[in-house]
Amino acid sequence: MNRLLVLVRHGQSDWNLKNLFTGWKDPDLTERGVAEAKRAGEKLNDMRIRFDVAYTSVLVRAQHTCRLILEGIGQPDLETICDQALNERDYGDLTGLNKDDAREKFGEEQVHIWRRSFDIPPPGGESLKTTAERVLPYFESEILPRVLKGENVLVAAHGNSLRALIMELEGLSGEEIIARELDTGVPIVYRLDEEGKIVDKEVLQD
Ligand SMILES: O=C(O)[C@@H](CO)OP(=O)(O)O
Repeated sequence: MNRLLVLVRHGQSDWNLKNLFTGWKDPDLTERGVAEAKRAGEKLNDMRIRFDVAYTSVLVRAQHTCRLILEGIGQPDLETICDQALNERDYGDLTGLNKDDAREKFGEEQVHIWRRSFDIPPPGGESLKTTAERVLPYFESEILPRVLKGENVLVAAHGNSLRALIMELEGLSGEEIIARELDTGVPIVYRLDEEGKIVDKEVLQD
């Protein structure tokens, strides 16, 4: 039985390009982001991977990435479930600020704490810990049961909602996961056993 779980961070968005804190704001992909998503589809197609269902957030950049991947593997009409539980972490009051301007205003260290501490939230926003507290129950009740049934599942989401998932899947500590940077548009292919433990993992880097 296959039981593949493929995680992919959306391609470059317009706000990634402009270096802005994005969170729940809803910019679309840039041209480069579109190319990254298409490339992700090509790589999965080269591996002859086909999915039974796809999950994505309610944000355009993740949905667009998902659609381009599904088109690339010849499954444009696949069942696709969009849920807010998979959204990027809410960046609160930092949303829309330029990351370099924020470093100048609040200091390098403070901005790093907001971006990469496990449980210290940015003002008015979510920490990775609170993000995980909404991502993981959704994963466990909706996504994992389908993988365990033997289905191949695609999840196209965001840097921090995927960090929450990877932390759980790979059994990482808060400290370990915050050090993990996810490239845009690079699929991570997990093969899971009947209990949901990882059998192997392949990162489809160029
Ligand atoms: O701006 C954001 O929403 C995220 C992802 O691009 O940024 P960070 O790398 O700080 O988590």
